[in-house]
Amino acid sequence: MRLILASGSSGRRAMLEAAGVPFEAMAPGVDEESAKASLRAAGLAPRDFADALAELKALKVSNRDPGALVLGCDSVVALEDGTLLDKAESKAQAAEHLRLMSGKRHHLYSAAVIAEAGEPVWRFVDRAAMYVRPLSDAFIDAYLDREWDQARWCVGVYRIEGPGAQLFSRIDGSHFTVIGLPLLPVLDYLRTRGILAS
Ligand SMILES: Nc1nc2c(ncn2[C@@H]2O[C@H](COP(=O)(O)OP(=O)(O)OP(=O)(O)O)[C@@H](O)[C@H]2O)c(=O)[nH]1
Repeated sequence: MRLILASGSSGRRAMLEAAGVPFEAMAPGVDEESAKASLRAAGLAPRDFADALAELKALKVSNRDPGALVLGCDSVVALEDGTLLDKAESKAQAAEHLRLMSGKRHHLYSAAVIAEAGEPVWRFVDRAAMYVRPLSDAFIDAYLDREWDQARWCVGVYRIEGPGAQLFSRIDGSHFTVIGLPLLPVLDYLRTRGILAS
């Protein structure tokens, strides 16, 4: 049985590769922006928002390749007031996101859905609590000067495995979930399907 990662995320690819998972990566080719707009309009909770997007990506590729297992993922940042942050569109918006998160806790949800023959067969959503230390404007400017080219592809404007670690006083949850997928539950399921040895 083949496994396809329906994602263009370098962080997700790197995690599966490092874990020794045999897979092919394929861009999901979904119009995330319009999907996000309708999901926001529906007022979905962050967990359900991420789950719905992960399923959309998994089903899109599974319908193209029904004989494979297809893993779709999505990560969202939810502030305490319920605001969902997407990837920043500019350095200025990235600075705004960091100011919004400064000195507060937010949650990063990462959802995974596995589809087969055009149907979801497994799903898991995990959450990490992210405690951002108070960030000065000078720190934010210096951080973005150094990190913007990399962090622009990351929701929350940080790579936790990189200089993003400097933003936090505490993290409660899985490092894998922060990077972009609930890796250990995914590996559990892959063992039940013979993709990985038990
Ligand atoms: N390397 C890394 N990536 C992160 C981190 N936090 C969030 N991300 C990335 O932020 C992105 C969240 O955007 P998504 O819309 O879920 O995924 P994407 O990058 O658009 O890729 P698709 O799966 O093709 O939609 C993902 O690529 C995550 O891997 C982190 O700490 N490290």
